[in-house]
Amino acid sequence: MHESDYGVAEKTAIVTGASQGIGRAIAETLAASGANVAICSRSMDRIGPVAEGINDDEDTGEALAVECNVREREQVQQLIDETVETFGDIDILVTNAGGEFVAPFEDISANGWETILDLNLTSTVHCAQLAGEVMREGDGGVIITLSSVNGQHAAPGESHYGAAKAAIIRLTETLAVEWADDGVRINCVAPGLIQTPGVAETLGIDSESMPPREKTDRRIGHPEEIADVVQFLSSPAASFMTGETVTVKGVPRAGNSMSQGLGLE
Ligand SMILES: CCCCCCCCCCC/C=C/C(=O)SCCNC(=O)CCNC(=O)[C@H](O)C(C)(C)COP(=O)(O)OP(=O)(O)OC[C@H]1O[C@@H](n2cnc3c(N)ncnc32)[C@H](O)[C@@H]1OP(=O)(O)O
Ligand SMILES: NC(=O)C1=CN([C@@H]2O[C@H](COP(=O)(O)OP(=O)(O)OC[C@H]3O[C@@H](n4cnc5c(N)ncnc54)[C@H](OP(=O)(O)O)[C@@H]3O)[C@@H](O)[C@H]2O)C=CC1
Repeated sequence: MHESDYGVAEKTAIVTGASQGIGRAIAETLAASGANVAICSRSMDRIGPVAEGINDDEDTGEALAVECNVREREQVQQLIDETVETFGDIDILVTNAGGEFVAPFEDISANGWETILDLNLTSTVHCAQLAGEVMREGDGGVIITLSSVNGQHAAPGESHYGAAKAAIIRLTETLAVEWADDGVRINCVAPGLIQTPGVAETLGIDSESMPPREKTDRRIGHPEEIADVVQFLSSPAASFMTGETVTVKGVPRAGNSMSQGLGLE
């Protein structure tokens, strides 16, 4: 009888952008399944308490908090080095840190464009190259990148973010082919609208009062619903999956994008 293996116990995972929202849920979910997690954000004041919460629970893996701006390659290298020094290896990398502002294409300055491409795409490149080096020299590993439904379908106000998130999908597919013989599996998760502090900030509302359902036309997702998919992709149960993008968006709506209701369509 086949027994499914969704386990990540005693694996070492890096999760970027884990001080809140989806990244935090991913880190806590993997740790609850026994993985040791190296988690980062730009501020130790914000990431430290998340690690403390995990370390206070005797039944989870351990957490290491690292202050790291993923836009800075040297800081990503430090994150990788500290992770290997503390836990000995890297088995799982989740490139979650990302963000955006919503603006019509003609209002995005050169610096605004570069900011969003750097934060989402180039940061993913830094993390995948530097953690990938450790994985490829060792026993391989699993990488999970974060795209968005806005990387799959056009949405007004999302030209910069959509371009970056679309590129992440193609990067994922390419690395799956290039690194297959090194034992590295890489898949991508494309969330629909998920209730996080970052989305609330993007929409200019407080994080408890997300847009009403009649505006979004469907239920808004929870960070844990993304974390569960990441846990599956990280586990041996997904051993025959690589180069895929898993969309996690609940009930689809016409156009499948997320900018309806912002007055930009
Ligand atoms: C009604 C319901 C329908 C649902 C609709 C949903 C639509 C929302 C999309 C949801 C998809 C979710 C995607 C996410 O990733 S959300 C989670 C991520 N979190 C965030 O994005 C947090 C909010 N954003 C920010 O904190 C910042 O904007 C950001 C991190 C993205 C950049 O900050 P940073 O400090 O690095 O950059 P600067 O402020 O220095 O700005 C750099 C340049 O960018 C220009 N800029 C910034 N904001 C705007 C803007 N709103 N419009 C135009 N340009 C902007 C800024 O001027 C700088 O350029 P210049 O130097 O040339 O001025
Ligand atoms: N929420 C949604 O509806 C959707 C989200 N996504 C994607 O999911 C991911 C997470 O989104 P969400 O949880 O909503 O985001 P939040 O804005 O709520 O959280 C973002 C996290 O990333 C960290 N972060 C931001 N910039 C950097 C940086 N330069 N270096 C290191 N850490 C950074 C923040 O920490 P700190 O501020 O402490 O540095 C925070 O922990 C993003 O890639 C986003 O694009 C995709 C589709 C939909």
